[in-house]
Amino acid sequence: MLPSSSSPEIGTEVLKLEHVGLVRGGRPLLIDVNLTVHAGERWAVIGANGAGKSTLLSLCGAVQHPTSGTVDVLGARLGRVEIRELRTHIGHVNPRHPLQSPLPILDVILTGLTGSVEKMMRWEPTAVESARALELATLLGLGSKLAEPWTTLSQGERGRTLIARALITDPALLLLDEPSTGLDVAAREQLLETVDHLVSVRPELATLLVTHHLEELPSSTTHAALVTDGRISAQGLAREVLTTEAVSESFNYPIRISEHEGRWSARAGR
Ligand SMILES: Nc1ncnc2c1ncn2[C@@H]1O[C@H](COP(=O)(O)OP(=O)(O)OP(=O)(O)O)[C@@H](O)[C@H]1O
Repeated sequence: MLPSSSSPEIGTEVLKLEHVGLVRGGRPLLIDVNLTVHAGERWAVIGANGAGKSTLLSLCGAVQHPTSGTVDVLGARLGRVEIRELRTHIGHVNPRHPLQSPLPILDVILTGLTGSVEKMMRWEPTAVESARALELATLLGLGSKLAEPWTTLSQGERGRTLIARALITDPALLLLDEPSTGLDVAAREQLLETVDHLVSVRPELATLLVTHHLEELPSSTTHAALVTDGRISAQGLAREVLTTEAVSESFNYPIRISEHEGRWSARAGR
């Protein structure tokens, strides 16, 4: 079954991984991963370098299949559905977006509709699609930069353009892989405000955000999963998971965690 509506009601299961394993090159990258995400939940995925966070996100984004176990995305089981169609219901923001040409911001956003990196030859958006791209550019604070080419955009502008691109199909699930990479503190804060604003206008949207830094979590974060050596070592409500003990164990290093008004910080715990 493919999703019939891209806006499931709050509380509906949008993602379910059961006993998922992924092996590449004879090496287990994910081991017995179980994770359920409901519409309206904002998940943080935290873990050390090489723990398996991006690999986990690639399964959630129907980019690759598990070696064992089952992955259900928006009610569709990977391996049983046309994944290109499924991907149009998922917004996936990848900081390594491979665009090389000077496409203007609006055209970059519109490539989300064709699922391509470059503008597809002979493809033209409808008036409604162009208007939606403009609306999203404005929502993401890019209204004054619409004609700017991708090649001269700052990292922050690129990040916001990619979020708008991911949203143009009105996805039910938004995957953000290290969206703050390379941003200065002001650009990072603007991006986090944008994510918070986004979820206030689309409360049913489910998000999974991968980050190395707890300071980069938006205050709208509700849940967290700690990825440790290919396993999910803790998951649940962010306040119950992002504890000094659990994070120190996951990173195998003493880290003191604190939280103030929904924002997190981490310091060496010695
Ligand atoms: N196709 C592949 N074949 C073999 N190993 C792979 C493949 N893809 C990823 N890996 C390995 O899997 C491990 C997990 O990678 P992944 O990118 O998911 O980690 P991560 O938690 O996102 O790391 P980082 O924080 O450094 O970005 C890494 O050791 C990586 O080298």
